[in-house]
Amino acid sequence: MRSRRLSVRQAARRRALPSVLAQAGHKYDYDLVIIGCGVGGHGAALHAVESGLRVAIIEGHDIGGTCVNRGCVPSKALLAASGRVRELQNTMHLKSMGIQVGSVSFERQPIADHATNLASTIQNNLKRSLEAIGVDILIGSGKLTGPHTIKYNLPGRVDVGGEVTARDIIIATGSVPFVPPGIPIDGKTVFTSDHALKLEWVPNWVAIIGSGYIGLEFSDVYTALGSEVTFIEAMESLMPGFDKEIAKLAQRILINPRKIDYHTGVLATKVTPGVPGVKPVLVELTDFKTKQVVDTLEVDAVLVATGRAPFTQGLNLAAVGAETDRRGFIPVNEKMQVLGKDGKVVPHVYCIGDANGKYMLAHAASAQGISAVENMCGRPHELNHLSVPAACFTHPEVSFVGLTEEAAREAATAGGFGSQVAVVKTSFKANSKALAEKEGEGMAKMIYRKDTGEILGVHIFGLHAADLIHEASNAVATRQTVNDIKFNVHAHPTLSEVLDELFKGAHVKAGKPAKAPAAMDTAKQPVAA
Ligand SMILES: Cc1cc2nc3c(=O)[nH]c(=O)nc-3n(C[C@H](O)[C@H](O)[C@H](O)COP(=O)(O)OP(=O)(O)OC[C@H]3O[C@@H](n4cnc5c(N)ncnc54)[C@H](O)[C@@H]3O)c2cc1C
Ligand SMILES: NC(=O)c1ccc[n+]([C@@H]2O[C@H](COP(=O)([O-])OP(=O)(O)OC[C@H]3O[C@@H](n4cnc5c(N)ncnc54)[C@H](O)[C@@H]3O)[C@@H](O)[C@H]2O)c1
Repeated sequence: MRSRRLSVRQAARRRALPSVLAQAGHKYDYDLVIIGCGVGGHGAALHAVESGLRVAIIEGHDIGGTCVNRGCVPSKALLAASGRVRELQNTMHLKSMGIQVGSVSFERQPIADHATNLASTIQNNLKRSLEAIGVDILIGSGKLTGPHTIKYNLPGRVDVGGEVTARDIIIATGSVPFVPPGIPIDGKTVFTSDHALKLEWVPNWVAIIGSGYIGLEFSDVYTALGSEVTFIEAMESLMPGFDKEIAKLAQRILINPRKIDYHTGVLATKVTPGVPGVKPVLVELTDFKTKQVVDTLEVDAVLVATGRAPFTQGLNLAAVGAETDRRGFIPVNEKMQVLGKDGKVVPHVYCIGDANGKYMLAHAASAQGISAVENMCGRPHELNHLSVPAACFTHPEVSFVGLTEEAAREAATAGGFGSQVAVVKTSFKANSKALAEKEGEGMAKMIYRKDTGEILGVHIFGLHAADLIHEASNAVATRQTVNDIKFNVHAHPTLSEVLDELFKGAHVKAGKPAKAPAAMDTAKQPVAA
């Protein structure tokens, strides 16, 4: 288990609690025990209490997990502060609106403190929100000992821990950074996001291995604070996980004008750590296809951002007849029920969030937790993962829901409706609000079916893209077609009109009028003042 930061006093006090509950006539100490108190476990716990369940949550490291302590929250604090620096240093942009500023400077440590303080505030809020609704927080590392029993303890502490029984169990143990072989992490010159978020220094030249979410967001932070960045990406182009057209545009705005260069189609096969300010870090690059060493870079630091690995060791899944897959993920079905070695559902055991590898995002973890609770309460539920939005919080932002154009065309061809796929696009350049902000660089695109109006994917690159995507993701989640949403009215002037234009620009063959919800037909209409 990783190092621990939790106070153990409260856990010691609670050791007697489960047996008291069992004595009160319940078959199990709890209706639900959740292993792991990240955002997934937290979301599941809130919904379980709401559904009338008696809940305990076991946490072995720090409440809030990755998102709150080493992920979404501190990274967005760094992006907010460094983004402000970038904005104030962009004198041309400010001048075009008649603004002049003097020299802009920043202090590294207060920016780092902003991230740490925010994480600790959110961690406290999260803990209090559980305590307030009567969720028992049990401190220790959880391990299955039977179909309904979980042992928890802190290594080396005999006074902390115990065994609890539960009707249902949710495993929500999350993930840790994945580091490819040949890359030793020293935490100073060669590090992962866990270290980078502490912003202990701002290297002059940093190589970032991987141009996914973490790589992109940190390139935004580092270049705003004055670093030069070199991307090392295994795939043929940068941002391989994104829609190709959006990635191309993002590269034009987020990469090319900044102090960033890149090597694509290469793996960082060997990294030799350095000494800050004394000895550079050496990075050996190997061609992805030929496997020949092609170059060696000398940089001040290396950030390894090559994905995340599930944290599922030590859970003793064998106690319930299950095992992880080859990569360490716990196999689940669409109801988040764990599948045993025989491929059959393990009764009463669920796995949510990064540990099942379905979609490694905070809100996906929490939505899966809610879905698991629905299922254990006898209300069958399956989360449509294609309706889960994703966003990368660069300046400007990238967001999407559903399939990329490439994946949609492939799926359509396989499904026999290839000729029905259509694409519509709008630009931020035509949007009054974006132009008022002098932020016209950006586009939205929608991939849809001409015959049915089904939305297959929506992608946005531009100002506040992460907030704008929800109109599309909610439409996908509620199975609304293009024709259902194209008559909706958007306030003017707002960025949301970029999507309004997008929906209105789509042409669906079997056009049908917008539906008015029955309850609204008779409701009193507001009268303009
Ligand atoms: C730098 C970075 C930035 C990110 N930014 C975003 C973002 O902006 N938006 C977004 O949606 N996602 C973001 N993510 C991804 C997001 O953090 C994860 O998808 C999310 O945290 C997964 O939640 P989880 O509950 O599954 O797991 P985790 O948050 O990892 O929580 C799991 C918890 O379980 C505990 N645990 C593990 N094993 C045991 C055990 N045996 N017993 C008891 N406890 C145990 C761990 O200590 C941990 O607290 C980011 C990730 C990183 C690294
Ligand atoms: N804004 C957000 O929602 C957000 C932010 C950060 C992280 N996250 C989550 O955290 C997870 C991890 O993020 P990430 O950026 O590390 O992973 P990622 O999967 O997004 O990107 C990893 C990139 O590294 C490349 N790569 C892998 N191995 C390589 C190697 N040996 N050499 C060169 N390139 C290599 C891959 O081709 C890929 O482009 C993601 O799954 C993401 O969902 C989300």
